[in-house]
Amino acid sequence: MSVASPTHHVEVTGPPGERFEEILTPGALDFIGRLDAAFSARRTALLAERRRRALRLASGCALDFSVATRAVREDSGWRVAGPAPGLTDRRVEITGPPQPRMAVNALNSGARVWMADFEDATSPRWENVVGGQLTLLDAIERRLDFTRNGKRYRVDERPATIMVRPRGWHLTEDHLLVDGRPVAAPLVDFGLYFFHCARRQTEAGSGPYFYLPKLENHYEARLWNDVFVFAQDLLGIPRGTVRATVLIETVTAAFEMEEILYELREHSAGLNAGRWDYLFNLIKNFAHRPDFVLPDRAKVTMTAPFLRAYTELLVRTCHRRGAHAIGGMAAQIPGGDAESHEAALARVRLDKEREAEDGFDGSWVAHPALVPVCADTFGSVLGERPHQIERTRDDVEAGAADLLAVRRTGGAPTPEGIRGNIAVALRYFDAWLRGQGAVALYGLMEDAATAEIARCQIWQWQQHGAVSRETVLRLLDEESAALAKEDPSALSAEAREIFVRTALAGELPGFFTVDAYERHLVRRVTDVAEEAGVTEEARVTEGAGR
Ligand SMILES: CC(=O)SCCNC(=O)CCNC(=O)[C@H](O)C(C)(C)COP(=O)(O)OP(=O)(O)OC[C@H]1O[C@@H](n2cnc3c(N)ncnc32)[C@H](O)[C@@H]1OP(=O)(O)O
Ligand SMILES: O=CC(=O)O
Ligand SMILES: [Mg+2]
Repeated sequence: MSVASPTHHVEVTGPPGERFEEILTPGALDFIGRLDAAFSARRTALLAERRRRALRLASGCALDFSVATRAVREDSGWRVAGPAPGLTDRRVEITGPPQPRMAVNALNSGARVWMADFEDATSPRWENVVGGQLTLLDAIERRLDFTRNGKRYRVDERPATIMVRPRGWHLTEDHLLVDGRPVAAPLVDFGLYFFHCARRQTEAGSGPYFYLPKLENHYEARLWNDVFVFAQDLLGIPRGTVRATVLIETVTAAFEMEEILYELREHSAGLNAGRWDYLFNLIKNFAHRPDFVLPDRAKVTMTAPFLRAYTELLVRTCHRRGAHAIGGMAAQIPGGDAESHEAALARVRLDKEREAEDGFDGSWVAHPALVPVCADTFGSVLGERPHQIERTRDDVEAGAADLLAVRRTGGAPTPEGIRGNIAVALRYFDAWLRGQGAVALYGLMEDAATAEIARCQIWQWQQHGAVSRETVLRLLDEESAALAKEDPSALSAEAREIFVRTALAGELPGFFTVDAYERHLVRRVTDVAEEAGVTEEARVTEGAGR
């Protein structure tokens, strides 16, 4: 399918699927084309700036709060917009990929918000991208009503408020081309949802609400703000209707929280402490520095001083500006025998207690069985209040040195930690290749962010002599063999390839998702032709004739 307008040509190259035409309508494709025409050049420039900044950090430049934006930080006269309908009380938010069963379970879970995730929890296969949009549309239209394995799935009368997390600026959607170029994935995820659901959501007393992942600076927040203004104007929706919570999950963004809120102030719905990507980003940015070598993943907890500085500064910044501060994801998930189930609940409770006491207004959970834990914990601090924004945390003093005090988190990686990272990354890559973006592994929720930590730590440890390449390769072979034995349908060879390319390369690749998407998930012209029974020879001949 393709849509031509005077300014652009939009083409869908992804395979067709059931009801995809309800999402990929000519109007929606034209809308994506307009977003692309307005913003793709700025995105490209900002990605180039990301690379320059990363090089500066790698070459030893200091990271600090910017002098250029001091006025924004020191001006106590501005605040973000007040909470939008459905976003006042956010004491518990559940996250997950937008699949029909998960959607119903999340919407009915008792959480105040469902964060429908196209980022860390979704493998960006084309069917997940379009299928996810169908799920959202069906949820909003109250059409999710089906029975599976004898269980009835139907959205309750008072479901959670929906917030959608589009993919980050680093990703492209290669199954949607504008003038022959892949479109920025965030514009696709945002654009399709906004086009189909913004008005419906507003008329239903909610709104088009978003979570914005992996921002690295306030210029990227400004880009999002401009996207919102453009999209609202184009569809005749009042400015300020869109609301967005920005995940502070890169170390450079932690130095620009005030500036990010300021850029989005008309559309802001606060900040979230995206702890797993934050750790990944910290490892990635300082991968060459011996004083930034972290111990086993399991030993890096949110009580580490450098992580505490980041979360407390987030609360202080948000509350000073009248914004919600939302906590992060505890990775433990319920299940297994009674003892491990209770242990997981206890770990999550401790995490949420600390967040609530530190001043967060709510937090994330990964599983419906964790909703009561989080709701009770925040409930006992909030009582009847919907949030604790009035608690300004003026006592917090977190400077650059505190945010970067990684060396206080000592300890060398252990053999279990090294094997654990390899086992998790490999199994996660296999799941991701097969279309599942979040999985339960060894009692923990693993997604793109946690898998990034696993493969980056292996790179970092190898770089700093904590483990040899030979040992990693031997363990990788053992784990690949174990995976193939556990599950003969696993794509262990492809998963192993991704691991070798992203954890053992000479230079550390920025995101495994960029590399693996391009090599493994994109449906190429050759695949389409082969499925249609067109031979390579015929395809080349046909192409040459045009
Ligand atoms: C770093 C970050 O970005 S964190 C945010 C991104 N990550 C996520 O959102 C992960 C969210 N969590 C999940 O995807 C899942 O909980 C997993 C994959 C970890 C585990 O899922 P499962 O193996 O299905 O767990 P389990 O078997 O215990 O599920 C029991 C029931 O709960 C449902 N369930 C589990 N997690 C969720 C969820 N997050 N939302 C809604 N329903 C859920 C399952 O669908 C299942 O119900 P069903 O039988 O009706 O389908
Ligand atoms: O997106 C959340 C994170 O922790 O990463
Ligand atoms: Mg993240």
